[in-house]
Amino acid sequence: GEMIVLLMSGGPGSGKGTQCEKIVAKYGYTHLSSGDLLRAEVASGSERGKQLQATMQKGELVPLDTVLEMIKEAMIAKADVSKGYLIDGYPREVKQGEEFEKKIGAPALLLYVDAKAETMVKRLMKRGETSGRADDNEETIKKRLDLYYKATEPVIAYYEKSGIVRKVSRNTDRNMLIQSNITSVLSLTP
Ligand SMILES: Nc1nc2c(ncn2[C@@H]2O[C@H](COP(=O)(O)OP(=O)(O)OP(=O)(O)O)[C@@H](O)[C@H]2O)c(=O)[nH]1
Ligand SMILES: O=c1ccn([C@@H]2O[C@H](COP(=O)(O)OP(=O)(O)O)[C@@H](O)[C@H]2O)c(=O)[nH]1
Ligand SMILES: [Mg+2]
Repeated sequence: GEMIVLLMSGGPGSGKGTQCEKIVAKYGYTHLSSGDLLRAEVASGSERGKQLQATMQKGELVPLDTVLEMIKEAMIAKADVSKGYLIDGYPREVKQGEEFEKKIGAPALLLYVDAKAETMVKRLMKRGETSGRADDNEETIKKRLDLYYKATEPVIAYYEKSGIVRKVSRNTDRNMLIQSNITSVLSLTP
């Protein structure tokens, strides 16, 4: 049947990756972080990687077609072994969501992690001490936060319209909430 696609959204340093690890451990979905795919391309030293590095260093969005193509390729590469996909960090703006639906398909749920700005900044500054990420520095973190509020938060409102948004918030038992979310997805599929 149709392959389940879950989207994980949230600000920079909100804990998207951390929550995805929990969901993968519990449900075995294929975790595809667009940020990680981009960083792998940068690490490959390719010409395309050099362009991406320049954009990511500034905390700006890379070209839609590039990141969507990379996600699609990664999904196809895992299609025969995947139980469903958990796409982490994409879409970053509504247009990207529309393109995803056209080129790949409609997501079953959008999970999002809500965290305060100062919590995200504090975490990323701390992570920056060991992550080696070119974008974990005060100036770029600020840019990423601004971009999140301006371009990515509207993505949540966009999916609210189809009633598929589930918030992973701090004050509820995260695993229980995720469990209820995932079981609701499973009950959705035939
Ligand atoms: N104290 C605390 N730290 C957390 C929590 N979730 C994530 N972190 C830490 O916060 C930092 C950011 O977490 P990530 O899961 O990398 O966040 P992310 O949203 O994937 O970050 P980006 O990929 O930069 O968007 C990491 O150092 C995590 O260890 C949490 O619930 N509590
Ligand atoms: O779909 C995506 C995902 C990531 N990025 C770029 O990759 C960086 C790291 O993304 P990630 O999700 O790892 O971190 P976040 O931006 O959420 O802190 C972002 O700041 C953007 O510059 C992008 O342009 N489009
Ligand atoms: Mg991440």
